[in-house]
Amino acid sequence: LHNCSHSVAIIGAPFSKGQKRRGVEHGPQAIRDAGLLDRLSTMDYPLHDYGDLNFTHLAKDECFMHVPFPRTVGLANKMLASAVGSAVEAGHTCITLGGDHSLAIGSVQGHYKHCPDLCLIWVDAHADINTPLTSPSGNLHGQSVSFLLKELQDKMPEVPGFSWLKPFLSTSDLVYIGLRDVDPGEHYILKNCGIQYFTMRDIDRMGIQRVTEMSLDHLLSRKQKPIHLSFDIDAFDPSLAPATGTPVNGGLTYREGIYLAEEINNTGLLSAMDLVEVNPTLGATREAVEATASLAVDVIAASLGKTREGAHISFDKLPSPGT
Ligand SMILES: N[C@@H](CSCCS(N)(=O)=O)C(=O)O
Ligand SMILES: [Mn+2]
Ligand SMILES: [Mn+2]
Repeated sequence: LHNCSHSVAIIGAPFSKGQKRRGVEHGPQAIRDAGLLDRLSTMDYPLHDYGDLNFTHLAKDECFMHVPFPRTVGLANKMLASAVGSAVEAGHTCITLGGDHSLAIGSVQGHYKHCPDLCLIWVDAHADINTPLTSPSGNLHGQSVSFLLKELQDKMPEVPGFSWLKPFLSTSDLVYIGLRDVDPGEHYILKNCGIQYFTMRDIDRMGIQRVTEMSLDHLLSRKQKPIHLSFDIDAFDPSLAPATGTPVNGGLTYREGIYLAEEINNTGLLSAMDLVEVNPTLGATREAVEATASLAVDVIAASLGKTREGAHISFDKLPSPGT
């Protein structure tokens, strides 16, 4: 059953323990302050704002190897999975506002529970596919995808806090767009698992239209599947999205990012989306923070059907003149 309904749920996931910098937990509020709800309400959707989840920070949560806060991250994702699952089950297209990218573990799993044939589009400067054994930082926001993939399970240790999660995604149902900062361990996994990915070099060579077309063809040509779009704001060039934790030069232009979102909307298959890594404390100026948060609103709106050409309702629905 495709959950590509036209009602939208918003879930705030003020979460930061997948990495070490403070402030990304204020991402959801920054995106709301940039006018998300007003923008979406002009799009004639029934909107269900679930508010922000209240995550528990576990006092006793020793590192696992060099991985900080494993139990806190695991519990937060278990909670988020439940919230996303409820929203999807209620028939909404579910938008999760981050928060760091470790929250995609819960968001994708919650979506999968009700859409077991989902496919995943990961738009990011980074692959976020380190395992605890390959991660240079230990940060779980750089390991999210490795917790989801069935083919990686013999490479994954049992991480405390994640016993609730059984890996469910096939590598063939995953595509990356925007990669430009991939660790050696991640590169080995991408190649060894035959994962389809398009780097910024691919976009330079083929252009965003061809990359988008090849990505959607790779995922959907055999079977139309609900799409989970996990969009890291750092996929954009840092000149457009400076308020984020791991900026990398040479990112998506505004037009490339919006075009990609428009094409994903045009499939009619978008079923859930994450917009993550907006960190309002990292912008050098208020304008930098607002530009980053406003860009997040634009990407979400474009993913949900806002077009650059505009739209109109059929004239017979307009109030007759003089009423
Ligand atoms: N690859 C690095 C950086 S991961 C950056 C995570 S994110 N969510 O893309 O900002 C690591 O694993 O620590
Ligand atoms: Mn990421
Ligand atoms: Mn990233």
